[in-house]
Formats: sequence, structure tokens, C-alpha cells
Amino acid sequence: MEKPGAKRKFQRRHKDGRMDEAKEISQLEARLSTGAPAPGTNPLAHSIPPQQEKVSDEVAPFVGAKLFEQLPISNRTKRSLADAKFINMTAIQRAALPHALCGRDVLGAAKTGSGKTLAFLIPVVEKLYRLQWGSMDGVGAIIISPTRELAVQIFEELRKVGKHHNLSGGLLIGGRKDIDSEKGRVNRLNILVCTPGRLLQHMDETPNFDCTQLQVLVLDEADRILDMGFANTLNAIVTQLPKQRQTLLFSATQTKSVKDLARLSLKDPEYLAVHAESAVATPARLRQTAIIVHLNEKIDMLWSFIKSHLQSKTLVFLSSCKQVKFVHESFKRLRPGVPLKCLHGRMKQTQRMAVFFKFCEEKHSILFATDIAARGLDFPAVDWVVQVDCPEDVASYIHRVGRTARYTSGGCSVIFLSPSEEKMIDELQASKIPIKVTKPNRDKIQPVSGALAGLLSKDPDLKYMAQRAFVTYLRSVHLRGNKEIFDITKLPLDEYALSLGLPTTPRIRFLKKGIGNALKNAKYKIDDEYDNLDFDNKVDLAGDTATAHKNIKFDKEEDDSNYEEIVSVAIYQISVLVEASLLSHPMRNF
Ligand SMILES: Nc1ncnc2c1ncn2[C@@H]1O[C@H](COP(=O)(O)OP(=O)(O)OP(=O)(O)O)[C@@H](O)[C@H]1O
Repeated sequence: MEKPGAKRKFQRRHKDGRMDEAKEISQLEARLSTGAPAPGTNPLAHSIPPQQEKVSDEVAPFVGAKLFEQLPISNRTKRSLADAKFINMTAIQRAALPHALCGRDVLGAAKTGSGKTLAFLIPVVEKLYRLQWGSMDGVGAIIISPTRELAVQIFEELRKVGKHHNLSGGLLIGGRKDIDSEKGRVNRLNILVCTPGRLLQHMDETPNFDCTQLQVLVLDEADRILDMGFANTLNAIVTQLPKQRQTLLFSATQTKSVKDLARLSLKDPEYLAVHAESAVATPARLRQTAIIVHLNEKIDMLWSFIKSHLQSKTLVFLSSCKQVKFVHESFKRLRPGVPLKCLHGRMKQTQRMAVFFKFCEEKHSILFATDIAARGLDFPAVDWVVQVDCPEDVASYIHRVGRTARYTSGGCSVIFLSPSEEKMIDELQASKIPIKVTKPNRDKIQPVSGALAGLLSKDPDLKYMAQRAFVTYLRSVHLRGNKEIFDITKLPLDEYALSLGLPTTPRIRFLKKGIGNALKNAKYKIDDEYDNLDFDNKVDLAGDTATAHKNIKFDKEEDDSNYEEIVSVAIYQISVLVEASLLSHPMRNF
């Protein structure tokens, strides 16, 4: 039974607590307004003189601060950061936080693994805290991420930063269940971490979904959101948000489309590119190598690499889901002596998350992945990043290798380039990427093609997988824009097929009949199969088609007079279908 007077004591303590907080908030606000960095300056260029570091909290300068403790942030956030062992700030945090805490729009660029997530989460939490945001105030901040896995990871980091706060957060991503509880709860959440399609779906479908009070919008990996064909979705989202808000936009690579987006959605932004002046564009502790090998030697190289790195944690990038599936399945049967996993967009969300968390935990493991794993994902302690297929461009290379050598760790990367892809090295070096080029040590190569041929001869399903892997790889090369690097006519197709264990070279229809017909095929395929795809695959498809569309522009001389029309019909059809699926996709749980 409650002791007499206990309730009164609790109420008094609660009231005292609120008064302390009100006092803290007014002190924070005073400090933020008197100590704000001058617009257009980079706080990294400052340091706090030692005699001023110890002055009383209320007036202590914070431009040039190196420790979180020195920032004008609440005691609740300070305690949360200390619990997570976040003590010293990284460069992007030192540069961006003083501006962002003052409520300014920020366009932040810093290398992979440099701590951009905290640079936007702390201002989000602090702004809502200073406004004493509560459950009745609804959605106060929205954080948009290009992929579900990255959204989950941001959400986990948000839990750490918000540990001692009373704010509520929710994860709005596709592929999750229990629609009613999501619908019912979404309006009571203060911070939403979401993927663009899912957010728009809520905006369109959830009764009384209200963002009119939104204070902060964050776009993480904005260039990737745009690359994935989400520009229209993003525009539709931004037009539904109040204009009076703070917007924070972060990425490791800044493209022209990001600058366009920034022009549209940011107001007088502080442009904070902490590594722009740096001599190299990739993390300092990353050792990068390129090995020139023929396309038909790549699979042997990969197998040999795995066999000689059984004690490492390695992320292997391939360009299509079907390649990932084939290499994973066939290598698994050959039992290299280390756990193998795969991650690609055609997997169910529950499987994707299970693989993501398992790979995070494992010390020695190999993960085969498409570019779905290239951005933002913070797998702890990855030793090696192996790129079997050449990435689309330099930005994509930077994000892939950025999965290792994160924060203060070291790491290594290797890219296998065929002779026709060698020009990529010039592009990387021109973009301040220090990469050593070597030839393969043929004595150490352990051939695997014979073993694959043996497997394929016994298993028609695996053989079919190999054929699909072959075709999708060539299609990906065909669709890439930069024909100086991605030239299908220079590839040894028969030898490549043999290297995958295939006795005969599969027919490549899209090469024979021209790109127009390829898209026509794609269009029919979409008609036939579209309804069977899950939401995620539909979104992937839209992304693929957007990329195809972009790349087709480079192929104008293609001898197929009606391709423009076919392309536009295919694109239109996909956009209608995706829109329909956004509308009809069932709501799911957090
Ligand atoms: N100040 C800090 N002190 C200690 N660890 C930190 C600090 N800031 C970030 N980290 C850790 O460093 C890792 C990388 O941070 P984060 O994922 O935010 O990098 P990023 O810049 O967003 O990378 P990417 O461009 O690849 O998305 C994370 O594990 C994060 O918890």
C-alpha cells in the first residue's frame, strides 16, 4: 500500500524536476544565442582557449569544442552520450553540431564512418527537448534514410541518444507487420525514422497523420535517396511539410542532384564539408588495392581470397541480386571453412534483418551483397571489402569501401578490375583515392571453376542460377552509362560463362535485339510478374528502371528508332504500378 504523503512527495519532486528543466532550457537557449558560430564559418577552425574551457557552464563558449560535454546540450543527452561511451567528437560533429544546435539548416559532407549520424541526431533530440515536446505534440522530427537497414541502424543510435529523454520514436519501414498498431500509434510518435516510400504511404493513407508541427527534417545519404529513383517521392513528402522547419542533409558524397535538392529544401544552409580539403577522399586508415584480372578469373580470385582470409570479416560486393544468390549458394556447397551469408533486395525483410544482425555479431564471416549494403551500414569491425564487380562510379566505390575503416578502426579493400575496366583507376586517383594497383599472384590462385562445373552438372537449379547470374551481370554492364569502362564488347563472354561452371554460354537477348526490345521484354515481364513481387521488389524495380532510363540516354546512337517510346511506356507503367502499390500496400507495424 502507498504510504501516506508518498503521492504528495512524488508530485513535489516532479514539479521540482520540471522547474530544473525549465531553468536548464533557458540557460541552454541563452548560451546558444550568445555563443552561436558566425554564419558561414567552420567551427573546426576554432579551438577554445584552455582558460575559457573551465568557465561556468552558462557562458562557456562552444565553437571549437572537442568534447560533447562542452556543448550546450541537456544533461539528459550528456548522460545518454556518456552511457554509450561517446566522449570526444569527430570532425563532422565538431563542425556541424554548433550550427545545427542553433537551429540552422546544414548540408554536411564527411567521409564514411566519420560519425554523421550523431551530428544530426543530437540536434533533433535537443530541439524537441528544449521545446518540451510531449506525446500530445505529435511528430516533431522526421529522419529519412534510403534503405531499411540504415533506418534500423539510425533508430538504434537514436535509442542511445534519447535514452534519458521522454521522447518517443518509431521506425516506419516497409516489410513489417501489424498495420493497425502502426496506424494507431504513428500520430503519437515524436521522431520518425523512415524510408521515403513508407513515409509517403502514411502521409497518403493514415487518417489524421499530422506533420504540421514538424520541427526538423533530416535527409541521410540524400544522394542515394535520389539515385534510387525517389526524387518524386521526396518532393511529394517535402511539399506536405511545414516550410518553417530546420532541415539537415548529410552524405559522404555530394552530387549535383543533392545540391539541387538542397536548393529546394534548405534555407541558407551551412555547408560543412570537413574532409573536402583533405588530401584523400577515403578514410586515412583504409588500405586500398586494385588487382587487374580477366573477367573469367574473377571467380577464382574471389574463392582464393576467401580461402586465404578465413579469420577475417569480409564484405563482398557484386552488382546484381542474382550474382549474389549464385555465388553464395555455390560457394556454400563447396564449404570454404567460414560462415557465408548474403544480403540483397529480393530477400524478405525479416531475412534481411536477420542477416544484418548476424553479420554484425560475427567475428569471422563473409557477406555477399549488392549495393543495398553499400551505404551507411555500420557493421562493426569489417576487415575487408572486396569488390568483385566494378562499381557504377567513384561515389559508389567510396561508399562500398567505407564499410570498413570506420571511426578509428583500420581496414583493407580490394577491387578486381578487368583490363577493360582499368580506366576506373584513373577516375579513382583523380578523385583523391589512394589505390595501389597490382597483378594477381597466379601461384596462389585456387581455381574453383572445375568444382562449380561439377556442382552445376548435378543440379539444374544451380545451373539456372548461374545462367541468371551471367545474364544479369552482363545486363548491368550494358546499362552502365560510362562506356569507356563498361564495354560489353570487350568482355570474354564464353570464358566468363565457363568460369562460372557453365558448359555453354547463355544467350543474351538484350544484346542481339537492341535496347528497345530489351525494355519491351522488361515491360512484358512487369505485366506478367508484377503482382507477384512484394513491395520491396517493386521499389527496387522502379530504381532499376530509373537507372536504366538514365543510362539509356547515353545510348542514343543505338539503332532502334522506337526505343524512346518503349522506354517511356515502361517507365510510365512502372510509376503507375509503384504508385498503386504504395496506395494498396498494407500498413504494418513498427
Ligand atoms: N564521437 C564518437 N565517439 C565514439 N564513437 C563514435 C562517435 N561518433 C560516431 N561513432 C561511432 O562511429 C561509427 C560510425 O559512425 P556513423 O555510422 O555515424 O558514420 P557515418 O559518417 O554516418 O558513415 P556513413 O557515411 O558510412 O554512413 C558508429 O559505430 C558510431 O557509433
